[in-house]
Amino acid sequence: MNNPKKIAGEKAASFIKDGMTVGLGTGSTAFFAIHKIGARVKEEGLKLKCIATSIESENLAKELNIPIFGFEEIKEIDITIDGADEVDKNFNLIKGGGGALLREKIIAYITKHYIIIVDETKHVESLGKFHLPVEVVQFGWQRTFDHLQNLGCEIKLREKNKEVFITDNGNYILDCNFKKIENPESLQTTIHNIPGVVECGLFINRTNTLIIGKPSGEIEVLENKG
Ligand SMILES: O=C[C@H](O)[C@H](O)[C@H](O)COP(=O)(O)O
Repeated sequence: MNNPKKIAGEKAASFIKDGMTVGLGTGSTAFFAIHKIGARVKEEGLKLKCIATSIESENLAKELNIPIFGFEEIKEIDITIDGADEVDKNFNLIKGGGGALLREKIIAYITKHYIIIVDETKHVESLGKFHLPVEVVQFGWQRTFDHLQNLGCEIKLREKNKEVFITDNGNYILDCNFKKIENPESLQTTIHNIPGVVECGLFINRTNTLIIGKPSGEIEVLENKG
């Protein structure tokens, strides 16, 4: 049995070329891509400029001697490799299962080639089985919760180790269970209009390449031509 996350992550790392600016994703699938990038930096002497989507990924990259830069130096990114919680047939995503959605989205929006790596269980017909993470400011979060609930979802304030989960940006996450999201684009606009919302985990029209790892060892690479 192959590890689908590992083979997808390693395949994605093969898209990176010497001299590129690279966005490093967050999560258990991006972990394998970052490790492979670290190995390529070490073995092939690749010269890269990398930026991370979370403190966790930045720390991992530093351990692997991957050069990390800030936004003072990086205006545009050649390739970002990141995981996702769900990907629909139109390449739209739910992200933020690990709470990194805001930094991930900032990085996705300055990326020329956005590569998403998943195992096949995450490739779905339509989004919504996975709860949609919404990052909200702490002030008045209960009222932001009410506005979101009025959209027809069940919500949980995210916790970790029995404490309220705090993002890298000092905010809370409300996990919104919509069951099925009919129109991700209009839902994103609606959520963005709610006061207190910082960002939501819908990534619309961003993915260029989707890499799906399977336990058989097969890797499917789908290009978004839309
Ligand atoms: O906040 C976390 C990110 O959006 C992750 O990329 C996403 O949750 C997928 O994570 P994993 O690869 O661990 O399933």
